[in-house]
Amino acid sequence: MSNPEDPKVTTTPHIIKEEVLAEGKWVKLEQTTYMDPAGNTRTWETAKRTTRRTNTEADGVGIIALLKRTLHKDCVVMVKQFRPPMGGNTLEFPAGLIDEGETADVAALRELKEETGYKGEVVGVTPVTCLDPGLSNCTTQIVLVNINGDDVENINPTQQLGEDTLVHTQNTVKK
Ligand SMILES: Nc1nc(=O)[nH]c2c1ncn2[C@H]1C[C@H](O)[C@@H](COP(=O)(O)OP(=O)(O)O)O1
Repeated sequence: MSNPEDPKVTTTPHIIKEEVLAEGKWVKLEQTTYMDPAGNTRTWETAKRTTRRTNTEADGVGIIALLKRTLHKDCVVMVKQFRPPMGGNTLEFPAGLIDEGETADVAALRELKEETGYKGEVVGVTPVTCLDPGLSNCTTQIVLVNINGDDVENINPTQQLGEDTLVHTQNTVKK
């Protein structure tokens, strides 16, 4: 019989094996077998993107872009788009997947230009963060960007989207 005063046995939790249950072009479902801190072998259902690039820990970037114009309040640039998993429109920070060979900075400026037409300047990048670690290993880096709205390139910004995407840009006044 165990004595309540005995020290609890703890194990360093670790992954034992990962088995693919289903795989599509963009996402796969795995069964993860792992050892929990009490030394029990357990399983977990894990979603992963299939698109993660080599030499990067982050799948994508989220962009907090501040539009700065003379005689205007600063605005945060948001995008509204139909998101199939939500079955409706969402208002989001501009975002996207990191392409092969890209840093988070480069991906952020490319995605901002594609989705909003604005040319920005990176002023900060966060460490890699996980979004929904109970479901997925999906990770992102938040990139802080300033947009000089007085720059001639940013007066009439034009999106550069693929034909399957429609994104509306919305500028929200920063209080
Ligand atoms: N989970 C996904 N299912 C898809 O059917 N297609 C997907 C998924 N995730 C990304 N994509 C496609 C859609 C775009 O054509 C490309 C690139 O997306 P990106 O613009 O980089 O990222 P989002 O802004 O999150 O769409 O990938």
